[in-house]
Amino acid sequence: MKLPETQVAVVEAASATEVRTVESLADELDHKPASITRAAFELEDEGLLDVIESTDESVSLTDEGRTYLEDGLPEIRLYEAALEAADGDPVEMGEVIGASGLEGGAVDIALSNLARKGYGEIDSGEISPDPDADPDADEEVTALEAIESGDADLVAEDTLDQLERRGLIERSERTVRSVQLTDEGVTALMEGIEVAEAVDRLTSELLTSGEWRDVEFSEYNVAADAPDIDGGKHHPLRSMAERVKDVLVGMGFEEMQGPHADAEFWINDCLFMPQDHPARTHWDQFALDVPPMGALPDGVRERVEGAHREGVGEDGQGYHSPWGEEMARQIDLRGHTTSLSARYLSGIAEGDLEPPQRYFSIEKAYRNDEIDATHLLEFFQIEGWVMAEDLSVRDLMGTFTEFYEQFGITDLQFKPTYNPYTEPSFELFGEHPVTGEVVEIGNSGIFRPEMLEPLGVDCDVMAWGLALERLMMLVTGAEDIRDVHGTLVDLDYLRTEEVRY
Ligand SMILES: N[C@@H](Cc1ccccc1)C(=O)O
Repeated sequence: MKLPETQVAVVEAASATEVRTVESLADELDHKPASITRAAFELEDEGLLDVIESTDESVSLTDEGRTYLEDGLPEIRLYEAALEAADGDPVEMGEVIGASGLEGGAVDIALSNLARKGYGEIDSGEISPDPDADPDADEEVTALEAIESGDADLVAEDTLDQLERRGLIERSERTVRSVQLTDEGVTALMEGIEVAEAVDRLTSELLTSGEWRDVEFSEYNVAADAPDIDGGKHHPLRSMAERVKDVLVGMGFEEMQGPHADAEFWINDCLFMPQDHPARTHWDQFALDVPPMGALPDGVRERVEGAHREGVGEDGQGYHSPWGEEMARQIDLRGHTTSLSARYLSGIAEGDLEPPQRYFSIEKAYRNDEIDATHLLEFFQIEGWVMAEDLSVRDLMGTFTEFYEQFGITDLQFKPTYNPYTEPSFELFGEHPVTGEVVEIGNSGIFRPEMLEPLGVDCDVMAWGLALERLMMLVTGAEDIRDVHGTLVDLDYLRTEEVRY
């Protein structure tokens, strides 16, 4: 039998009684693992050997894990500081924390693990370290040491799980391929195998000399491993937005568009937000250092001012507080996309609208929030409203139920809230599939006459602003908004996420 050179080498090095990994063969034969893998698959096609695949787990320390290995686990540092200060009595927590040198998030980590591991008890602001505890025998420290020196297989599975939950180690899996000769392979070997010159490239020389007729060409192996190519790809959050768009269009909604930086008039004043409302300070919204908006639209401007001063209707109540056009013309980054709803309802976007109408947008809103696991400075809001003659809270809830059902969210909760521009108003909540926590996912209500009348609308309008990232977190189980939006999103996730929303 004639086979290409690498295949001959592999058959000769393989064994019928011993399973050999591709890597060990590559080492021994001084070939690249990829070419041994290719030869192995070709030989498997010929029936001369079996390729056996298994997965192998590799474990490594994260940066945090390595820091703790060097400086000590926070709970042990806290325990030792407590023990030194304690003298048999409980010690004041703040004092021990100070003495331990722990800071920031490490303090919470230390406190919860100290109690979990039985290094002591924490009660009414005091720590009582257990004098008999033995941090030298700490399983997690021993495990971190073992992993660092390449002996992860000595570590118990539940300790690995625990370290992974704490973010101190990373586990990854890879495919290990091994080969074993089949009976046919053994027979072929006994009958004799010779090297056939296999050619993997057709050259002009082979063609002109006519030699191509006699040589053996190596075959294509479409199953061979190839380098990953990271092509351009939609961001998963963008795909989520597209999916939401499809759902809303399917529900009969049309899309609104409008400026990210807009006059406060459209962002706040049209929404019956008093000019001295706390959300209108620069603590909450981003003002831009640009010239103010030119003239505000006649009619709407006067009616909005009237609503603020005296309210609307016979016995209307305004705010009886000053209303100034200067503030209304100031340009801000919109803190919500309800500015678009105000523009569309006023008629300046699409002309006067007759009921029934349904509009939505999925656009960015900007807020001067404190960044944490559920807040960013910018996020995508799913804005929407329905205009019709007679609307009730049932219509609002029914719309949400129908919308969220499309994403598998069927346990919505509603909580009454207050917005200056809606009455009644409801916050929406959904349960996080991983943490089980109830997360706020939106805010909604039925627009008040104080908002609608100045805009020239004389029927009911129900409306909402939902957070796209929060929906994404409920759908994907992501626990931190920074894992789905912004510069901290894991690049591997962006490259490999198969969007399935
Ligand atoms: N503007 C509200 C959402 C909302 C829109 C429309 C009606 C009611 C509430 C927010 O940003 O939270």
